[in-house]
Amino acid sequence: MSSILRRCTKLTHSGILSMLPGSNGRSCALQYFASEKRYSTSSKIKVDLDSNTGVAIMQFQSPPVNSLSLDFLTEFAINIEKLELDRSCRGVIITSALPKVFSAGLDILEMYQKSPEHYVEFWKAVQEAWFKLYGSSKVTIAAINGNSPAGGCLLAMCCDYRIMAENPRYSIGLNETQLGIVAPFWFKDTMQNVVGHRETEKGLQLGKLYTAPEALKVGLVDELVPEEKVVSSAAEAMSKWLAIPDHARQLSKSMMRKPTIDRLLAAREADITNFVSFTSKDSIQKSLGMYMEMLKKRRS
Ligand SMILES: CC/C=C\C/C=C\C/C=C\CCC/C=C/C(=O)SCCNC(=O)CCNC(=O)[C@H](O)C(C)(C)COP(=O)(O)OP(=O)(O)OC[C@H]1O[C@@H](n2cnc3c(N)ncnc32)[C@H](O)[C@@H]1OP(=O)(O)O
Repeated sequence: MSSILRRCTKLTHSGILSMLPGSNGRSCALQYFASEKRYSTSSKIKVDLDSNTGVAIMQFQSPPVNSLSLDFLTEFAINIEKLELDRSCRGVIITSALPKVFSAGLDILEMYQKSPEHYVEFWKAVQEAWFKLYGSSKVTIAAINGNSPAGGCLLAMCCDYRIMAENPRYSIGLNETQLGIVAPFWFKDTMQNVVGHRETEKGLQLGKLYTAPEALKVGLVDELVPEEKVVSSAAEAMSKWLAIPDHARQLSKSMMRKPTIDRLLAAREADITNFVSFTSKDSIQKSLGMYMEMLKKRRS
């Protein structure tokens, strides 16, 4: 299944600014969309498109923590591409179907004790997911209903607008340095485009996970709302964004994002080579191993 999906992604690179026109709270929020039709039934991600509003809800449903594995990222890129090509879709809300977590970020097991060939394939999938989401011409809103470290934060930052549950126990940020690894330049660029240079420098060096209130203060998220209202608030925000004529908004989005996208396009291969050589280092493997152990101990 996943190899078929992967083959499909290789065929589709057109989404880049192509200018084509658990809890009770969660189920309650989803009832908001009365005329939803199941759009995709892939295993890790559920997508429902409301034919009346043109708004799709993409729900991550990959237990235990929606980590971004190779298969998850492949499904994600395909789903975003499908929506990109669908003229009846105007906006996408991204959220989690799991309690307490939006996404735990890149699946560390994909970067641990695997072959260089695997690292190449995995990193291509990470890049592809970013190109598709950051370059999407649709209005994209992240409804962040749980923790969102590292790659989870990246996905949220790729969206046009972020609404987070006001639970102070939830956090979001690029915490890579805490794992002994380094966020690549395009993760950094994406954050810088959201919160500016100084906050990004502090956030990256410290590997800071911002609590929800801290994230609001620095502009990493745009709104905090009660947890059970995250998706309905995202829908309300979406209607404001969709009130703007698509072509004007899309051109504005492209104007803002194209230089960042072009930067990775120009360095795509070098970025893969860097990732593989960095990840293959004994010292990095040791750090990742220790981090996984720490996660397990924290649990027991
Ligand atoms: C000079 C430099 C040049 C070049 C650089 C070039 C390249 C750069 C190189 C690398 C860049 C990589 C960029 C990396 C990005 C990332 O996203 S790394 C991932 C970071 N993620 C995290 O740190 C999150 C870790 N997880 C948590 O904090 C918590 O799990 C949670 C808060 C998300 C949820 O907490 P709980 O609900 O309490 O769940 P548990 O902690 O009990 O976890 C359940 C289960 O899941 C496993 N798990 C958690 N996160 C991950 C993950 N990211 N990947 C894989 N597995 C994960 C966890 O171990 C538990 O497993 P079990 O114990 O059940 O086996």
